[in-house]
Amino acid sequence: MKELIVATKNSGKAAEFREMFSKYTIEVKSLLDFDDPVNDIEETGTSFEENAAIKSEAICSKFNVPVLADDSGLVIDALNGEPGVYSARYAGEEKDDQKNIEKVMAKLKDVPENDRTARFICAIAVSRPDKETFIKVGKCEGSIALEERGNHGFGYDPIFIPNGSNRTLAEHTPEEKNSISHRKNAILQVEGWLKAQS
Ligand SMILES: O=c1nc[nH]c2c1ncn2[C@H]1C[C@H](O)[C@@H](COP(=O)(O)OP(=O)(O)OP(=O)(O)O)O1
Ligand SMILES: [Mg+2]
Repeated sequence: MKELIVATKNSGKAAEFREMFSKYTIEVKSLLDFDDPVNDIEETGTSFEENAAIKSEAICSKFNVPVLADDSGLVIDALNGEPGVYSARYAGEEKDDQKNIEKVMAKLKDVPENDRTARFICAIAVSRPDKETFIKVGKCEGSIALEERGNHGFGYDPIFIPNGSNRTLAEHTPEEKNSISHRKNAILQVEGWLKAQS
């Protein structure tokens, strides 16, 4: 079974990739699986695509093997696209999911249901030694719930309702989320490359 480094320190993302890649017989190794801690990579880009490439290229140069990176976040129309590329550190550098949710909910306090449209975006970058990085973007359209609900998933899942559902993503099983998510939609676009790896 081929091993693929996924350049993330987010355990929620790593679990989703592991599950989605099981059908390709690719074993996922995230940055949380190394004995020597890998330094944090500064996300200095202004877009999800740029940040994904910064992460995949940094880890590919370090280990000289194929690397996939994910930069993702929540884009809320009523907040002019916030938190966007700042999703992880919206309420501070400590990257606290609960504080981030509370900040969003406070800002949307007076925004009615119909105006709470939002989407999750996921940019996946793949870097290989001596080859150009390629990047694909996936989306999941939905809206921000009036209150937080559910225990599954991670990040902003308890406040995001995907279109066509009345449950938050945190009220979806991991299998359900992985069939409709922005991450899945991005992964589908790199499927050809993944199949060739397995
Ligand atoms: O499916 C998702 N369900 C809920 N929330 C999500 C999802 N996908 C991204 N998000 C949120 C979490 C975090 O606040 C930000 C990602 O930030 P992002 O920099 O890409 O990831 P991160 O810093 O957590 O880990 P890393 O950079 O090591 O991959 O968007
Ligand atoms: Mg990050």
